Amino acid sequence: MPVTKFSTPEKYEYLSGFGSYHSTESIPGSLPIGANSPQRAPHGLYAEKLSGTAFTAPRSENLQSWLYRILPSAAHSSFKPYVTSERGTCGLAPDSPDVKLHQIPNQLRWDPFDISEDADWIHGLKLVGGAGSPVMKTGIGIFIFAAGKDMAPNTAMYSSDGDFLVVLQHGVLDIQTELGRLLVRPNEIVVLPRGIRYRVTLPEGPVRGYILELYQGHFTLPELGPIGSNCLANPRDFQAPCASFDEDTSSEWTIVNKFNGVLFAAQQHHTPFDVVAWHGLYYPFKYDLGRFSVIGSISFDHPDPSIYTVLTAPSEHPGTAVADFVIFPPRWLVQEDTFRPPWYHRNTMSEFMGLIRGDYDAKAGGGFRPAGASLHNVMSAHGPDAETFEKASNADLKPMKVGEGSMAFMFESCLMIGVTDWGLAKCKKVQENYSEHSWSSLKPHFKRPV
Ligand SMILES: O=C(O)Cc1cc(O)ccc1O
Ligand SMILES: [Fe+2]
Repeated sequence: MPVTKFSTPEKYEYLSGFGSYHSTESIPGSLPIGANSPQRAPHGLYAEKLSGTAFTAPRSENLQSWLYRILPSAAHSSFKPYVTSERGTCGLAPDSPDVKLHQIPNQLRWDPFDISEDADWIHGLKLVGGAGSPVMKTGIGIFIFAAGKDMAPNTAMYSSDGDFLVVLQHGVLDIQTELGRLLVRPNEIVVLPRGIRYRVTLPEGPVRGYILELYQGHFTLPELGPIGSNCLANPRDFQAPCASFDEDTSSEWTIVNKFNGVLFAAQQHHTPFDVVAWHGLYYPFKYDLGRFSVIGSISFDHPDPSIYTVLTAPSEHPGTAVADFVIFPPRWLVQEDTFRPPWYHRNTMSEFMGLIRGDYDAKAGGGFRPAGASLHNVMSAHGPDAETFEKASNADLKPMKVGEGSMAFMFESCLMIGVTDWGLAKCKKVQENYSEHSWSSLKPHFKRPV
């Protein structure tokens, strides 16, 4: 059965292409012709520049956009700490003042995280782990989000810390961004770059999922090498919003800013969603994982999971990612004389995994469930559980479809991931017996030749 691919519902308009230079205006003539900042911008709009890289970054990396809006973003009160009774002071970055990270070598697995009916997007963000620092613009943060309510009216949020890669596991996200609206459904991901303001509402009730926040650089497509010019995630399937705006220069708005994992709020007397037109390379975008064209072995052996990379965040060292976003879509396995599940391994990279739906083929023994997670940190040994090993080493190797109706994913990072107090204890989801359950019943099959 082929994977379902989403089409665009009415009310939403997108521009196609990864890394494409987009221009979009919701009122014709709103973009200045042949200039970015004329003495008077069209229709009495203000021109505002939004930088995703240093102005002087090489052209191949440079990400900037020009926004034409009713009032500039600068028109707001000063930021004050945003402490609510539900939120408390729970830090949201590896080096936030009140966050302690525990780097531990144990294999970890979490039961499905709960949906919190009472929380909105802002209150439902929980830092599970990470490495590095938004202050130094290095590393990543890994979050679980769960919300049952729309964000409060007239409230918008942005992160100064990094780019959010949101992996939706349950529900639907309607995200109004400064640059336009995005509708995100399960099996879709969305990238909300640093600084872009947005408001999340939930048209179909509660939502839940995972977020990888990237403090350094930006996500890009992996190289294809000998694969050639197509397959994996094709650039045309990435969708950015067309400009759409509200006209509201009289109501009170709260702008919540995540700044080194601490929330601050400022007030302003106008909507932040007043961008009538924009052009540039720095924008939010979404991608339907059902459109990923999977590559695999058609002879023998189990290839590295890098062939399933959707997006990568490169480090300064070519081929070594600060984070890769890797998926395990439904696919045919046809290899001959091969142990088909993942091999047993110890990896210098850390592996945080989640499950959007279905089962994961390396864990036939159960316990890795949708909305749950696992972490195999730097050099922590792991691989198929005992049940998977027995099945796969005795299987009749006919062509076989794995992962039908399923989607697992991995955030793979060159960094050692520390786990927060929330992730280790407060969430109450850590499985006590993960390692024992998975690998203690593996039997020796060695027979010394006589
Ligand atoms: O550990 C895991 O389940 C993820 C994984 C999958 C795979 O096919 C090869 C290596 C790997 O780390
Ligand atoms: Fe692994």
